[in-house]
Amino acid sequence: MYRYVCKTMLRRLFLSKKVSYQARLFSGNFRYLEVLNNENNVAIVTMKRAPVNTLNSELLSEISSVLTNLDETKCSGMVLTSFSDKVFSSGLDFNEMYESRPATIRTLVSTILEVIIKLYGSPFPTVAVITGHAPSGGCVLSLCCEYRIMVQNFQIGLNVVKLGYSTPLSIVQLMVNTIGHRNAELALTSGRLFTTNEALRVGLIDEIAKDRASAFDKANDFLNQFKVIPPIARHFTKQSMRRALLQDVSINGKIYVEDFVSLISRPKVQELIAAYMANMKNKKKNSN
Ligand SMILES: CC/C=C\C/C=C\CCC/C=C/CC(=O)SCCNC(=O)CCNC(=O)[C@H](O)C(C)(C)COP(=O)(O)OP(=O)(O)OC[C@H]1O[C@@H](n2cnc3c(N)ncnc32)[C@H](O)[C@@H]1OP(=O)(O)O
Repeated sequence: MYRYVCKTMLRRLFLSKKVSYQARLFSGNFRYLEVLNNENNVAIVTMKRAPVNTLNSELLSEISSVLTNLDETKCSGMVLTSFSDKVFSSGLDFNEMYESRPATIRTLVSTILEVIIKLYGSPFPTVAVITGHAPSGGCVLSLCCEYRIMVQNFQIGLNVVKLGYSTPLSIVQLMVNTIGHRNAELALTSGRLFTTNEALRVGLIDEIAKDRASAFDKANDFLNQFKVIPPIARHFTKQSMRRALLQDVSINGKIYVEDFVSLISRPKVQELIAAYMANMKNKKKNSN
């Protein structure tokens, strides 16, 4: 009898360890992401690719896997944020675009497209808590969320024309849907980065927060309003609002990817990327 009790206790201990280990596995399985569930079944997805959350293929494919997982596990909402109090994300990784084989650029671009489709079309409500600068690809990630809360004194926008390539059509559409045709045209053709205050004025973000903690309070307020809304009704309404863009990328995605790959591979664009990277390094050297 004594042996049986001991055995059962040991088995229970083992099982409980296994369960908590599995719970930790989901949050610890990623190299560049931390995923935590709060008490309301909201997933807090934190990008943690130091120093500036540059979006390489690996970080993007981790975000893509998490989105699939959150869909399957029926989470109640998601907050996308950054570990850094200075940068949300510095956009696509130049190191995978500069002097890279077309296959490398293709993987990068098709992975961000996969993320755009999953994030923009997600059934659960999504909020971007933007704790720092969000240029280019960083801005795109936040635009795919339903609500954007940004901390004071940073910059956000799509500056891709400055790198010598045009903004892909569906990304233009994301901007138009958010800030309207006129503002989007002015911003995209000049590669304008908006300060937090300007971004609020133009509707690129929804709220300003004084710091990370207050941004999270605001994100909770946004998500809490959906507790009384039947999820299926919410999801279908969101789908109706977003269908046109989602249909377009699902039909034409491959063409957009190939167009983008050949744009980036052009010698002139490669030159501009090299100059841009050198400029970043010089700025850093001069500020040290
Ligand atoms: C349907 C459509 C189909 C396909 C297309 C889909 C989507 C397209 C999406 C839209 C297009 C996106 C293109 C891009 O995103 S290109 C990237 C553009 N990014 C930028 O212009 C921002 C560049 N970075 C900065 O301005 C600053 O780094 C930043 C203000 C973010 C932070 O400044 P801070 O002073 O804090 O840090 P830095 O010293 O500048 O940076 C630290 C180190 O990180 C390196 N770095 C920064 N950004 C990048 C990057 N994007 N790629 C690679 N490396 C980067 C920087 O050089 C520093 O390196 P070290 O000197 O430390 O070695």
